[in-house]
Amino acid sequence: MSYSAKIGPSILSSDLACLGTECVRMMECGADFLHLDVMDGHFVPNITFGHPMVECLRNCVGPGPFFDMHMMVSRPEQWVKPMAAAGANQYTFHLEATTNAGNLIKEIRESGMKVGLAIKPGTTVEELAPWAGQINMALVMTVEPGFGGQKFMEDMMPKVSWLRSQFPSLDIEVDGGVGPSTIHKCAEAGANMIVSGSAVVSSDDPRSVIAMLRTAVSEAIQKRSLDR
Ligand SMILES: O=C(CO)[C@@H](O)[C@H](O)COP(=O)(O)O
Ligand SMILES: [Fe+2]
Repeated sequence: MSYSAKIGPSILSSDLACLGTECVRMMECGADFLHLDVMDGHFVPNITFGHPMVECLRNCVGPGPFFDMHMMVSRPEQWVKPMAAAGANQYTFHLEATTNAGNLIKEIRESGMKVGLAIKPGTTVEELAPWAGQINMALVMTVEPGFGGQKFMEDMMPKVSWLRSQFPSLDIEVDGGVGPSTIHKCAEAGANMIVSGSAVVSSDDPRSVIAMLRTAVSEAIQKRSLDR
């Protein structure tokens, strides 16, 4: 087993006028990575920001923090090079948004970024499986993408369990409604990269929430390795 627990706050729920300081604050509170939600108003019914903002955030936080780009956009091919140039580390596109996932995976890799592949709640995990050997991370959405603060969809957990059983070393991310009350379901199913927006960002004590989420996932990983 070569994966570990990693907690990445989604800054979508923070004060958008203060994104730079919010990113710094999250890293100081123990975040392992930063999850940056890009929405184009077309793939999802909401708009956030694009690569110019990512470049500013990179300048603000310095070279260290890992930027996990969640690209909720209709033409993910269009933003690979701009995002790489802006300082993104991982480019996570939606399987539903492309007709040529193989080529896109190649382009992302050639641009020097890691590859993430996301599926919406209505997409089966079997559709993702053919690409699993070529990607760094699979993202199982636990809400319909588009907005922070939605209710966690527990019925997505069989997708996570199946992926973990088939791909024991793959980074598996969950995103949407994940926090202290839902983390155990995610951890038991086998998720190791945890995106948490409102539960972390809106907390009075983000450091404790991040630590709690990491402990839950680390304990599940340890249990899984003892059970093998
Ligand atoms: O991608 C998305 C929503 O589309 C997420 O990253 C959310 O922004 C996470 O926020 P919470 O559901 O944890 O509040
Ligand atoms: Fe996201």
